[in-house]
Amino acid sequence: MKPQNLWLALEIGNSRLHWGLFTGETLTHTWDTEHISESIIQKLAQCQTLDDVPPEILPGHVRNRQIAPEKTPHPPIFLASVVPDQTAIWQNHPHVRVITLEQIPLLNMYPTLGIDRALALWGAGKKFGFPILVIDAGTALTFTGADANESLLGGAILPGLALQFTTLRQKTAQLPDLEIEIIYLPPRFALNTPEAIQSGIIYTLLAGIQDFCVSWWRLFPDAKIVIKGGDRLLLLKYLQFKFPDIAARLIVEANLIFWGMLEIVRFF
Ligand SMILES: Nc1ncnc2c1ncn2[C@@H]1O[C@H](COP(=O)(O)OP(=O)(O)OP(=O)(O)O)[C@@H](O)[C@H]1O
Ligand SMILES: CC(C)(CO)[C@@H](O)C(=O)NCCC(=O)O
Ligand SMILES: [K+]
Repeated sequence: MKPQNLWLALEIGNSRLHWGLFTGETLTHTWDTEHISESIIQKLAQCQTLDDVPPEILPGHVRNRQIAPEKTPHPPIFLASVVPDQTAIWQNHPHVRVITLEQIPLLNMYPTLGIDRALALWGAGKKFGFPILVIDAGTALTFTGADANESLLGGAILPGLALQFTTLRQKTAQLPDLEIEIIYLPPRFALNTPEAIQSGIIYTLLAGIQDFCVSWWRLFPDAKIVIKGGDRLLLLKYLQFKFPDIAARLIVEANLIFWGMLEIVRFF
């Protein structure tokens, strides 16, 4: 990858798409979009230059920053996806190169490990040093750790913050839909339904995160923990109230997967 070359990083998550535009090794823009329809992806396949890319993919607020001279050839798109249906629509696209687990030098991976977890872990380790634990506060909340030998130690998967609220509402008759963007901690022992739900989900999630962090530091006392994902800032705020010592030690970094991709793309 030459320093001046433009390339797009695309991570397909379960809720939405995460995009990064790189110039060589510099990440210059990031944005999120909804999942893209097949017809828009077909339109993209016809594009010769960056200017032709449909606005559903390259929104106005990114384009307006004059990311490249006019008529810049369409950059390659490096794709990592945890949604097989979406991978299927993208993978025959002329500009797309799909990143797979085999390309990530992390040791001890198991075949069904999510590519997002592997890339985020690899990116975090390369940026902040091994051993490293990544907490991904996304649709699913995951913990993924690697030891000093750059070998996967393992991790855990549970429903993410929004998903816990949604499943509770969908699978019960009486529980309401809630706004979760509350920035204060709810009362622990609540006397109304919304706060009882908030208390249950938030306090058990925080206790769980605390327990994983403490267990990690018992294994590797000086090792780093990085948090990413759409709920990272909300969870960090709750942790600052409830477990300030843990919050103070967490590194917050939204772009771990892009850093992981860069480590792979560097050799193209
Ligand atoms: N604009 C938004 N759209 C969707 N989710 C959002 C948004 N802003 C914050 N979130 C929060 O982000 C979480 C989803 O995180 P994120 O976008 O990192 O997941 P994802 O990458 O799509 O999914 P996965 O975890 O499968 O990779 C949800 O729990 C939601 O509360
Ligand atoms: C856990 C998710 C959904 C998190 O995005 C993804 O990494 C995935 O689908 N993983 C496959 C299972 C695993 O990682 O063990
Ligand atoms: K994710």
